[in-house]
Amino acid sequence: MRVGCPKEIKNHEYRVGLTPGAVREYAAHGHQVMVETGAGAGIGAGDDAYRAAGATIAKTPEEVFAKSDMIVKVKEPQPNEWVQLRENQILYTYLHLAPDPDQTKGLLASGVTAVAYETVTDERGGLPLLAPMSEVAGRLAIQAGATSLQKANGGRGVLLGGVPGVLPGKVAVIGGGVVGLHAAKMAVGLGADVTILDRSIPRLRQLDDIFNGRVHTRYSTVEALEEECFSADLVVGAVLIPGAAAPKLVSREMLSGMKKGAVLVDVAIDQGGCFETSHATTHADPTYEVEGVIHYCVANMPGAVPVTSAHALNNATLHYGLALADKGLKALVDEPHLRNGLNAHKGRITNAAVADALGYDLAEPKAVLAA
Ligand SMILES: NC(=O)C1=CN([C@@H]2O[C@H](COP(=O)(O)OP(=O)(O)OC[C@H]3O[C@@H](n4cnc5c(N)ncnc54)[C@H](O)[C@@H]3O)[C@@H](O)[C@H]2O)C=CC1
Ligand SMILES: CC(=O)C(=O)O
Ligand SMILES: [Mg+2]
Repeated sequence: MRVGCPKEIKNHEYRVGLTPGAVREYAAHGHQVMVETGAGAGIGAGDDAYRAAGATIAKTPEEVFAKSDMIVKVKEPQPNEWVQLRENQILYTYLHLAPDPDQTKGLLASGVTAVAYETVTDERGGLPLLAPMSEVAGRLAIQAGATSLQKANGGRGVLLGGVPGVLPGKVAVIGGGVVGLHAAKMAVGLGADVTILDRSIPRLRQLDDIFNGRVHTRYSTVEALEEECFSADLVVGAVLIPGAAAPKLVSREMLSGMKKGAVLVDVAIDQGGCFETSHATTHADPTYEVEGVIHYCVANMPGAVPVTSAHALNNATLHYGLALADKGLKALVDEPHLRNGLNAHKGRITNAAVADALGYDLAEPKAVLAA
């Protein structure tokens, strides 16, 4: 198969869909790989490294989109990328369609077969192609929150770890999945006072075991959310209902009960955000203030640490990427967990949560693949 990897064009996105190491694997499977010039610059991989791995280098993104049967990316396609996609072409990348009606229309109009990393599943109920970036974003959430808490950055001027004789800062993590776990690890590492809220009691039990008393766990109700947000210096939003738009758990009204200069980091912003007052920001201008509360809502947080993130992402995407390249649509027929990643095919929405969020009729993946 002809596999193409364009350079990412989202604001301050330095990751790349294929590392040179991944290109070697595709080449070893007999595939022709085309990489846009400069695509790996953000991770220190020049065109020569890609050539040595077996890729050809394209001068323009147009060449990559036109000459590839499968496009491997990181972030959702931008408007000038939608129009270059076509029927009988596979797109393999993050999509986050539920909060993004415009992109959804663009993908449906193209007819492309769109496989979203974030809805591919595994046998343990996890999201294996989302998990590595959730690990990165969870860890970064505390770095971003700690920086935003500094007075010169608009925060209330609290050091999360405190110092001997002064209490540490309070961190509330809403959603104790992968992002939540990794945010809590970093916050604990800094010496903060950490509470994790979740709706899953089995998950709260696991977290209690993992942290052995070093974090508080709390069942997530409106009352619990209010109490934790009102006393927090830093709140991390880390909930997910796979494929769906994030539930709005912190209302605008609740902000008035929070400390002035407290910080909200809404990691769930790629699914629309779990704070009512969140809107997506970029690494170029990551924060804004509402009711005296600093909001950090960057939708591609791992793009800030591309050397770590691109390799972690490629580790996770390689297996199914090779399956798609080797078998084409048959990979989706054969592998139910990969098929759960199919969000759109030939102009139809094939993911139930996306169809529900955006008001489309659901086309059953098995049926559309058989057609
Ligand atoms: N902004 C960024 O750059 C990035 C964002 N993300 C996003 O972070 C979000 C979280 O991802 P993961 O941790 O991997 O998901 P996950 O599925 O591992 O964890 C989500 C957790 O939220 C909990 N939850 C669901 N509804 C809840 C509610 N009403 N109250 C409390 N808890 C609730 C679930 O029980 C689960 O434990 C996703 O939207 C993901 O796309 C992930 C990576 C990068
Ligand atoms: C998961 C996601 O949206 C990201 O890594 O940017
Ligand atoms: Mg994102």
